[in-house]
Order: sequence, then structure tokens, then C-alpha cells
Amino acid sequence: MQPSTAERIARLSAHISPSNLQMGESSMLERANCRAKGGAPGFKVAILGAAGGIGQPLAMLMKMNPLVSVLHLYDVVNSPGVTADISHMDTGAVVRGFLGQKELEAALTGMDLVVIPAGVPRKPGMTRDDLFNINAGIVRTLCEGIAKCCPNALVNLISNPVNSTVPIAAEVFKKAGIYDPKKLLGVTMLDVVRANTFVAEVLGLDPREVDVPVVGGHAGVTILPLLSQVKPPCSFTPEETEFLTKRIQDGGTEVVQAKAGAGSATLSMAYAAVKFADLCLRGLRGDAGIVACAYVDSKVTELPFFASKVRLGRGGAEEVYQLGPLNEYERVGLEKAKQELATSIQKGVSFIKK
Ligand SMILES: NC(=O)c1ccc[n+]([C@@H]2O[C@H](COP(=O)([O-])OP(=O)(O)OC[C@H]3O[C@@H](n4cnc5c(N)ncnc54)[C@H](O)[C@@H]3O)[C@@H](O)[C@H]2O)c1
Ligand SMILES: O=C(O)C[C@H](O)C(=O)O
Repeated sequence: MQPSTAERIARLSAHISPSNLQMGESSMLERANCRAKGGAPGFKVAILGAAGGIGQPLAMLMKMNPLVSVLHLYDVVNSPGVTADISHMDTGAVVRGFLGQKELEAALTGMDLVVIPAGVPRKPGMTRDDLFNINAGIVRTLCEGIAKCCPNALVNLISNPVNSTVPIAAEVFKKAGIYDPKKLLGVTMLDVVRANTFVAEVLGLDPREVDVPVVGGHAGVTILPLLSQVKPPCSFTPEETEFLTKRIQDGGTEVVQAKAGAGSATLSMAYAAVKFADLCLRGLRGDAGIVACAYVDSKVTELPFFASKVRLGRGGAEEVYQLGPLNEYERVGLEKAKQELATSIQKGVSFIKK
């Protein structure tokens, strides 16, 4: 059936940000979104920090995902340009841009999944924890918006230090009375992506055939690859184990140093974020057997948050898997990881509770 004139006008204005709309146009915009939903069934996804180094390629890859019907791109700078650019891609998702704090609520309302790569990246010589002072406040504000406007959305948190920003988000959600531990996921997929790549190099395999569980957290020694559990089953010499573990733990720093002041991993991170978001959306859709590593509310150790394999379903991280048998090298690594994680978690919790 041909669309009505009103619908056609609404489609023409679908890229306009809500603050620029004239009276009457906003209902047309709603209709455009309904059309988008009706025409291309799928999920509504917001990216917060969409104009950044990760945000831009992430937005592009999300626009290519057939599970996404509506894509909201929010940033405090440059989101109109990124939105105009991405919106010309001839894929199904309707893209809308949102600029600045006053448009945060509109960006978040009705979202099924919110992906957060907002915040400053490292420069050489910095640890992820050095980003805490700036990024903690950014994550708090964004999560307050989520609590208000889309409390049931799944949240994929990328902003560093992930080991602390996830506890911050949890405290914000608890304060707002909407905390659902299954819906808050710290993104550690880049560690898995790197581990698969580096292990495949050593084994002479295609990385797509390799699956390395990476548990713990997302910084230095808290990144704990379980090389004894690699699929396909294989064994490593002590030297290979040491080399691979260090390379996986230092993967972020390797990129920060190579970029020499121009930021940290963005393209591989966007790839990893979309890989993870796609698994989350498949879970939301009800696909069976969706498993990925993520940093979540956990009872796997005595710590309140820990990264391990989780099963993703309609409710988010519906099951958090135990670590399985560890070898001696991994048991020692686990103790080191837990020590550092405990401090980072406490730092995040105190930031909100202070
Ligand atoms: N979890 C991981 O594996 C992983 C991997 C790589 C990077 N990161 C982290 O992701 C974050 C972003 O990295 P990047 O390279 O894209 O940085 P970037 O500086 O290129 O982009 C960050 C974007 O966030 C935006 N922003 C800042 N404050 C904001 C706010 N209050 N609301 C919305 N947007 C805001 C900025 O305007 C910018 O566009 C960093 O903290 C980095 O450490 C995490
Ligand atoms: O290393 C960083 O600072 C960015 C990110 O956490 C990464 O692992 O690449």
C-alpha cells in the first residue's frame, strides 16, 4: 500500500532532532518511527557517546544490523553530523540524532538496548583507573537518564574503567529503585576478541574457529584468559601461556602506545561492541544458547561483580556460569585479579554512596 502524504512528510523529517521540530511535526515524527517499527521489526538501540572514536564505527555497524529498527545517536558534540552521515546508509534502521544533555531523555525513551562508549580514553602512561575522575560522573549522569526514561533497557557499558563504572551504574540504578542485575553488562568482549586472535596466531588457526574464555575484569591483571579451556582443545607450553596471558592483558596498552596520544582502541572495540550487542539482541529475541563473556553482578566469586560466561536471554544475563576447572597458573592469576577488582569495585560504589 502507498503511504499517505502525512506519512511521506513524516519520513522526510525522520532525521530531525526533536528540539528542531515545529508544532505538529513531532506527531509526524512519531508516525515515522511507527512506520520504521512496522516496516522493519526489530529493537530500538541508543548509543551514548556516538560521535566518538568508538561511537562512530559502532553507529555504522549497528545501522547494518538487521535486528535494529531504530537507532538513536546521542553525544554532547557532533551528533547531528554523524547522524546525517549514517542515516544515508540504505539499511533498515531509522536513525535519529540527539545533541546535549537537554536531549538525553528523548534519546533514551523507549529504548530496548543502550550502549555506552561515552567518556575520555587513555593516553600513553595512563591506567584505565586514571580515567575514573572524568568518566565516573559521565556514567552517573547517563545512567540516571536510563533509570528515568528506559528502566527496562539492557545496558552495555563500555566506558572505562569498566571495573568501576559497572558498580557505579548499579548503584545509580539501586538508588532509583530499578536495578535489575541481569540487565547491566560491562563489555569485556574486546578481551575475548583479542584472546581469540592471539591464540589463533600461536596455533596457526583461523581466529573464527577459536574460543577463549576471558574472566575477571577489564584492566591489567584483572583480565584473566582461561587458556586451559580454549576451544578447540589444545595445550600450551609455560612460555606460551605466559606470553599469551601478558599479551591479552596488555592488548589495550599495545594500542594506546601505537596510537601515541591519539586515543585507545576504537575500531576493534566497535567491532567487539557490535558483536556483543548483537548477541544481546538475539537473546532479547528469544534465541536459545546465546553465551558470551561479560562483567556482571555475580556470585561466581566472593566479589559482587566479576566477568565470566553468561547466558543471554529475554531478560538479559539470565545465567552466570561458574569458571570451571582452573590450572595452577590460572588459580594464581585469579587471586591477583580478585585483589585488584575488589578495590576498583569499592571505588565505584563509594563514588555514588559518598
Ligand atoms: N570496554 C572496553 O573494552 C573499551 C575499549 C576501548 C575503549 N573503552 C573506553 O571507551 C571510552 C570512549 O573511548 P573513545 O575512544 O570512543 O573516546 P572518544 O573521546 O573518541 O569518544 C568519547 C565520546 O564520548 C562523548 N562524551 C563525553 N561526555 C559525554 C557525555 N556526558 N554524554 C555523552 N557523550 C559524552 C565525547 O563527546 C566523545 O564523542 C573511553 O572511556 C575508553 O577508555 C573501553
Ligand atoms: O586500553 C584502553 O584504555 C582501552 C580499552 O580498555 C582497551 O582494552 O583497548
